[in-house]
Amino acid sequence: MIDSLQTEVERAKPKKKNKRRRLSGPSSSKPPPAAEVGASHFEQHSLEGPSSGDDMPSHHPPQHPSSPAKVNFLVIGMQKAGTSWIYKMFEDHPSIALSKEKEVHYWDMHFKKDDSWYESQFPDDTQGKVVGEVTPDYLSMWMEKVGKIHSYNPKMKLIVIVRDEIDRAWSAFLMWCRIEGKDVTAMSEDEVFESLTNEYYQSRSDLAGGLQNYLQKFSKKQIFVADFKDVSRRPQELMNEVFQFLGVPELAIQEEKLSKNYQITTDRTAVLENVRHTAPEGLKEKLASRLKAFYKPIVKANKAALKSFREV
Ligand SMILES: Nc1ncnc2c1ncn2[C@@H]1O[C@H](COP(=O)(O)OS(=O)(=O)O)[C@@H](OP(=O)(O)O)[C@H]1O
Repeated sequence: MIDSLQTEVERAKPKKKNKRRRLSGPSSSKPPPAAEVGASHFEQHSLEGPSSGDDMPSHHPPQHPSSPAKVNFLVIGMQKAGTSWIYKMFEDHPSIALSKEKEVHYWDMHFKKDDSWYESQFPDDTQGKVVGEVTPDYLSMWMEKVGKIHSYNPKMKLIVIVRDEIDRAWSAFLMWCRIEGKDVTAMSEDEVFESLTNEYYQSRSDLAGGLQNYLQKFSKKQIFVADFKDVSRRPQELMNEVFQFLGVPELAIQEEKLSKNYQITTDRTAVLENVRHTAPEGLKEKLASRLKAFYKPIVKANKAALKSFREV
């Protein structure tokens, strides 16, 4: 994630004009440090594209004898919502073939490569297995790219883990601080606030916009929405539901593995391991009400989107 995040910063600048769904709340005019990351690879959700009304996908693992690595499920988000954890939960399942690396970033970054490159990112023998990958930035992509996923596989199954918008943003911000070796305790409250509210952090918390885009191309039955709280509250049950959604048998996962905290660690983060992991509670507390007020429209929109998603 960390290396790919940096690559993405350089590569994923929006190139096309597109109709955009504006996010609520002011965006920072002069980006703070984290905005250097965010603003450059921010993709907003557009409203383009007709609805396709796909049928519910089969509950049997799709067979693709001519293209054995055809990808048939994606974990699309949210960023910092336990996506590394779910990747680990999939890895021992005999009916699931996962990408060799957690985040392939084909649809948002490597889209100029071709499907055979994409499919080469998976193990050779995927016969009879469901094939998937986990790239949390897919939730925040341009509509055009969501459409490309649909063109590739209209029966794609999509999983999104939903996390509290502000906790998620904090988690991402602290990751950025670790990567850059920034000491959050040395930043002013305003600086932290500006960072946590820039377009990048807003976009990754914009579940409503992401769902809206995907629902233009995929049916509700193709999308599984999980609650981040269940990662720690009821992990085995959550995974059973996910396995059922994917049409593979349930798998009892070792307790130790289920409860382990997974976060992508790269050499770079190891070098930076002395950097504080968490912001001081005092600073968090002081910022909490400002952040709550700022994120209120996004939280409200997400809540409404989830309610609507869950309605039959
Ligand atoms: N087992 C378990 N239980 C509870 N929480 C867990 C677990 N595993 C990972 N995590 C938390 O998930 C956060 C990282 O999410 P991601 O893996 O999606 O991050 S990333 O987008 O790939 O960078 C990160 O959240 P923060 O600690 O708030 O940063 C992890 O602590």
